[in-house]
Amino acid sequence: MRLEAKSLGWATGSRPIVEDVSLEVAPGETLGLIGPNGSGKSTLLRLLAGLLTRRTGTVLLDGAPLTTLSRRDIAQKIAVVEQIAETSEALLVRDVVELGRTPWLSALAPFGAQDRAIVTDALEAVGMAQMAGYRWATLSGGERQRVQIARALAQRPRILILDEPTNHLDIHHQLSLLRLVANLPVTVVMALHDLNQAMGCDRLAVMDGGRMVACGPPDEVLSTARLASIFRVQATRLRDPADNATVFRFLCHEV
Ligand SMILES: Nc1ncnc2c1ncn2[C@@H]1O[C@H](COP(=O)(O)OP(=O)(O)OP(=O)(O)O)[C@@H](O)[C@H]1O
Repeated sequence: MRLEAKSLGWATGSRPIVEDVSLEVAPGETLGLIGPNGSGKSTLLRLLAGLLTRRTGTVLLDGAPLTTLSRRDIAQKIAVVEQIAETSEALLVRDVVELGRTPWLSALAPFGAQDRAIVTDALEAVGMAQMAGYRWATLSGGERQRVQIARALAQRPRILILDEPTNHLDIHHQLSLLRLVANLPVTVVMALHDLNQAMGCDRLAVMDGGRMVACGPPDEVLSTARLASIFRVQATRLRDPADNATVFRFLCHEV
């Protein structure tokens, strides 16, 4: 599904947080959103998902304005994993993932065998099937993150919006999550802080001070000049002899 933003903006009082952002994400594409702390990434993701009402501009799903769709329509199309997930502490892991099926249920289509199978698949995809019966309240930060990803997968969305999905995850689970996401047949927009991991996205959009200052292929966007001006680091490009991939080493000379 194609996701478009046109001149999107949001402000708190008179302080602009996201200003005049236009972008287009093609069906099946993975767009990485990068930028320094406080540059507006989470706010932009919330605007794209319709969780925050934009001050200016439009969000379009396959050409249809988000504002013309019901909450249920949107939830059947877009799944979101935010940085901080609010979930009732009393729930079991499986219950949390079952919440992902909510947009698809109705009086005529109650939770059934197919929903159960989708939930089991989602738990397996993130390696949490063994912990399905655990209480959410007892999980570690990384386990909670994987359960929230499973909840989003169980939603069977066409667009996946992820805010720092590798947060809290150990390196194995970071890489397996990024591979899982890359192989999903859905459109993905995700905020990432690890710029080496961001290199695996199809394209990168760079936020700075609420504005999108660059968007394009990772190799072009992550120039050493931009890494110096936006991220305030000195970057050295290295080549991994195993597959010729670009790897960055970063140095920071200021506080
Ligand atoms: N509801 C709000 N009210 C007031 N200020 C807000 C609100 N939401 C965001 N901001 C401010 O907007 C700026 C951008 O926040 P946002 O969370 O979008 O940045 P970010 O790029 O995701 O940051 P990080 O990398 O630290 O997660 C921050 O300065 C933040 O304090």
